[in-house]
Amino acid sequence: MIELHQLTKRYGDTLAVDGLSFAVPRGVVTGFLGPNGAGKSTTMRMILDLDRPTAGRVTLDGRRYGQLAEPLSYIGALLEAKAVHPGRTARDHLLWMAQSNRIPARRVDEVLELVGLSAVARKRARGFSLGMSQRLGIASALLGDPEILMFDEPVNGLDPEGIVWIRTLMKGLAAEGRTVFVSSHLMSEMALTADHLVVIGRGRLLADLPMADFIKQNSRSSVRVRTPQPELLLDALHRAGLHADPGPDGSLEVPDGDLAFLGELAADHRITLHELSPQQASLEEAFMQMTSDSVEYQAGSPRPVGPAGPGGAAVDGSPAAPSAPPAPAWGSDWQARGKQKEN
Ligand SMILES: Nc1ncnc2c1ncn2[C@@H]1O[C@H](COP(=O)(O)OP(=O)(O)OP(=O)(O)O)[C@@H](O)[C@H]1O
Repeated sequence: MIELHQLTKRYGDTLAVDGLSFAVPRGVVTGFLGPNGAGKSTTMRMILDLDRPTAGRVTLDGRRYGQLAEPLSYIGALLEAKAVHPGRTARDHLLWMAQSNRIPARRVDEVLELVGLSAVARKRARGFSLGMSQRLGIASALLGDPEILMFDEPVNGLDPEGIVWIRTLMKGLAAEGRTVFVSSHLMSEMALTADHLVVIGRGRLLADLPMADFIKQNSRSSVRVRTPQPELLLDALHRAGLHADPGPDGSLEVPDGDLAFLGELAADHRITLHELSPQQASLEEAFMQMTSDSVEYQAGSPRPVGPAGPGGAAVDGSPAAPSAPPAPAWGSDWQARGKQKEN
């Protein structure tokens, strides 16, 4: 288990991590989420003792990192895939790490096999693609067969087969009772991988809860209705004390609508329906909703128009909803630009 106690890191005027306290339990995959600059990497570096906290502390199953005699056998981490000497072969890189932690050389070949790099074991790291470097980083993390594993954006650069592989690997490691802590900006990927979520924004804890609870608490459900008689439906909804927002392609979205009730309402008023479908916000939407006040970097591209459109009025004639917060800086544009570090 990893435990953070009021962990704080200040770089000059920047409070990168602000009194973070949470525990990463063993036996589950814990996803670590936050917008760009939220403090995820800084937190992970402090867990590994690579950065000294300004205040607070981290313990690994009750012990400090500095108290571990052979840390690789206790905690394995992938923080920066390209942090490998370019002139070193994959095997030599791992051998060097193994020797410094009294790990037998045969384990090097085992982990190379495990991550699918045996064929390129004697190739120099400078020729490695990002995906190959990620695999080498994962091999380094697994080298000491540690109880605690930490991965910073591990699927970055992996192809679809590689993504499924790392997902299966992380779930398998957790199923063995290990502590698995993983950061990612791929919300859809986290939904498939993580059992538990820790969300931070501007260095502060925003959420620490099971994935299912996070989605339930942070997503809004609605019912999408498509009808060639929208005026009749809006009138019926209004009389039932409900309202609708404009949805995509002329559909209507009824917030918190009950599917059966809406179907019966339409039938009672002899309104033809072309669609009546439940809508549940995705993890990405839930996440963006939660962190909207904590986004440090904003994308310059226009955001998609929300249900009522920017400043638009709801279709039932009710006053315009307050405009939605600006979209956080991820999505394809963010991914294409890659992680923008200032450190
Ligand atoms: N070495 C450093 N010197 C100065 N400021 C730093 C340093 N490292 C991080 N920061 C700042 O601390 C804040 C947190 O950065 P950090 O890289 O930990 O965030 P992150 O959540 O990992 O972001 P990303 O998703 O972009 O990697 C940012 O404002 C960043 O600019």
